[in-house]
Amino acid sequence: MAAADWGGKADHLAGERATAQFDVDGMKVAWAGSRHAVEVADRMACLVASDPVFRKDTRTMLSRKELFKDTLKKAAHAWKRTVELHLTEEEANLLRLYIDQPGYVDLHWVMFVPAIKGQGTEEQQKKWLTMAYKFQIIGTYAQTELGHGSNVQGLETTATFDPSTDEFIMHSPTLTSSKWWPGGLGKTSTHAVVYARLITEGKDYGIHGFIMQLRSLDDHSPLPGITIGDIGGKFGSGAYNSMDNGVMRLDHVRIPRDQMLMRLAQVTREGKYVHSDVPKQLLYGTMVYVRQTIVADASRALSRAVCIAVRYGAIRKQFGSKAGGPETQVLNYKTQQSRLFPFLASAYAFRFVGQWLKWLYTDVTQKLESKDFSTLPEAHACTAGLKSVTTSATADAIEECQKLCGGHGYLNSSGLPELFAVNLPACTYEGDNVVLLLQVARFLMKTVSQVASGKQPVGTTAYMGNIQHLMQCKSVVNTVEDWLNPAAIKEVFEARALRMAVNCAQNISKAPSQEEGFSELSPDLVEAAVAHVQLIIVTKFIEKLQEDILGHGVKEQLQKLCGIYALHLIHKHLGDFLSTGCVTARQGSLANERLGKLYAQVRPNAVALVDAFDYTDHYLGSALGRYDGDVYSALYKEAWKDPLNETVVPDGYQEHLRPLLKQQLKLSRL
Ligand SMILES: CCCCCCCCCCCCCCCCCCCCC/C=C/C(=O)SCCNC(=O)CCNC(=O)[C@H](O)C(C)(C)COP(=O)(O)OP(=O)(O)OC[C@H]1O[C@@H](n2cnc3c(N)ncnc32)[C@H](O)[C@@H]1OP(=O)(O)O
Ligand SMILES: Cc1cc2nc3c(=O)[nH]c(=O)nc-3n(C[C@H](O)[C@H](O)[C@H](O)COP(=O)(O)OP(=O)(O)OC[C@H]3O[C@@H](n4cnc5c(N)ncnc54)[C@H](O)[C@@H]3O)c2cc1C
Repeated sequence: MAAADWGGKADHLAGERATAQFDVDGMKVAWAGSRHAVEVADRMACLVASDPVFRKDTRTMLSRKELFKDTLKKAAHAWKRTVELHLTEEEANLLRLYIDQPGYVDLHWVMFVPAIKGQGTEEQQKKWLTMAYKFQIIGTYAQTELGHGSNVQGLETTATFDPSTDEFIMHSPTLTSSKWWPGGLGKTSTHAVVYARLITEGKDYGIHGFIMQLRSLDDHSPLPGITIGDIGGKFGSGAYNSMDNGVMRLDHVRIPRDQMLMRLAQVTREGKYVHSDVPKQLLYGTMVYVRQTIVADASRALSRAVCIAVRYGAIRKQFGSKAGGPETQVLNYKTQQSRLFPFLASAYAFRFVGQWLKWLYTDVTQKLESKDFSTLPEAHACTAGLKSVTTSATADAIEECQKLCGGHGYLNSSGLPELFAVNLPACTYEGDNVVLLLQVARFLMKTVSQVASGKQPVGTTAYMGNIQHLMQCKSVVNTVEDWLNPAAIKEVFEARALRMAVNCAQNISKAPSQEEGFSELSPDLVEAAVAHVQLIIVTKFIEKLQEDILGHGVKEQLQKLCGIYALHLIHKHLGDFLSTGCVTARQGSLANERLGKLYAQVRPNAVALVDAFDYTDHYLGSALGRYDGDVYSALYKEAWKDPLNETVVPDGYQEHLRPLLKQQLKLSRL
């Protein structure tokens, strides 16, 4: 995309771009995944940026009601454009991403439709998806309740089969059984997949999914027996407040039997419960799908924050030579580089692992279709673990990017507060990150015990099969340069992850029971899970570098970023590496020395490396991150848009400020 398309005239960052040692277009392809992906993304980004309906520059100044209405307007317009332009699913998806405003459409496409696809019979899919694909109905995913989110088996809503009418009676028996949180439920959705305890012939068969109509398709009013509303304002201005997360109570609402999603289990006309031959964990399949997409979201959010902080860091100057020479760009401070460049490397690392995870998910889905369920546990562990590690790191990094931008980073016009507020809940939704890491740990403990009984692990745990070597090896690193060797890096990550997992397994075996041991050791188990997930990310980055990567200098830059990603983790988690005996203190300090050299090598390429994310100024939504670097004019201009500046003398002056000032003046004259 040409600079002019980004809205820039003078390029204040031209000097920075001139120092790049690689082909930025080639890097765009590596980042996006293919030349085709770059082209589609560019086209959709420009479509959004050039359409006045998708403006978002005053979003943080809107009231909740105005913001919600604005979201309805944008969603309807996006659908109109999708139909008019005959957009493909890939294009429509990108259109939504660049509109950059959470709304009911997310739940409709990302959870309601996949839940019916994964848990509905062919007949049910035909009926409901036909309407959903045309937006004749709007759906959401109503699982979480006021009293339970993480513990899905603890949900209280009931679906009691009544054979006399061939219906389920959907009911919220307690206050804590009120559905609470589903996006789009509050004010928009006409339908939902509702998760409830199935009761038939007097027996509770646990949680199952049911399709419910919630609102009239004529006037949008809730159907009889259904009480629905919005759960209230959320963290930050703008941000996730565009979404109508909802509360819902059901009072003996009747639905036909065939609205139970029946791929996993059925209830017959007589009320018999019949389980099909697919594993019951497929009930959780929608969550696996969404967790996989969240990893891609995390890399996108992180790359936006890094793009803002790098460009601003190259413009912002503080202090200078004593002789009155030019001031220093803050990006040249080593402390700034050591805080920021690991995030730059993480953005690329998360992007590549996200691409791999998408492949893994597709592979598992194909296997499931042919009734091969063998890779489901690994898919669950990978999606849960990667969702957890990438979203936590991203939320922390966005917050740090705000600090890296100093005071201006705290302004809404920097784009960072909203980016933080929108991405922070990703640590919680689709599974609290700690709860999900404990699922990974459970998978690891099982794998360790299988290895002990001679079974060869596969996939992302294959390294555990090399237990004899990994439990006792010492890192071969002897010089700073040795830390450039991917094999040396991979070995210490494998040894650390395996030793932490084995330590946990050994300690659990000393506890009175497996359950008690797991509970007592849960903080260690979470750390072992993080070590395993970080190994996956490092490994997938290294594997990416073995692919054909085109473009002058592109591979070399990625090698440096891969080194930064891995070595900054060694630096950050040195305690783990030392205590498990994988590296010595000297090797740890050599890693840190190598890291410093890599930062210096990345510095001249930093601005070009964030240009390769290919974001428009509209999408970045930041006065600090503008492509042309014209930061100060933009900040100055943005300030005047604030509603407080609509009048020179503020509202409230006559009632509160004037009397106070007059009174004080009078007193001082006495
Ligand atoms: C052309 C037109 C097209 C137009 C297209 C337009 C496109 C527009 C696209 C829009 C794009 C939008 C982009 C935005 C995207 C972002 C959207 C994000 C929105 C997010 C909204 C949020 C939603 C939610 O939060 S939904 C609620 C989520 N809730 C949770 O995650 C709950 C977490 N808890 C659990 O998952 C479980 O309860 C758990 C796992 C913690 C415990 O379960 P349990 O049953 O009690 O189990 P346990 O005994 O531990 O496990 C039993 C057994 O099962 C295994 N297991 C568990 N989970 C799974 C799983 N998921 N898969 C497989 N196996 C699983 C577990 O390991 C155990 O196994 P064993 O050990 O072998 O027994
Ligand atoms: C913005 C947003 C959108 C959402 N959208 C939807 C939606 O569309 N549909 C829907 O159904 N839900 C939705 N949710 C709900 C979301 O899925 C839950 O909030 C999430 O699963 C966490 O559950 P919880 O709130 O019950 O947390 P809790 O489980 O109550 O967590 C509280 C604390 O307890 C800890 N904890 C809990 N269990 C354990 C354990 N076993 N071991 C150790 N620590 C534990 C957690 O780590 C956390 O620190 C949304 C939530 C948010 C914030």
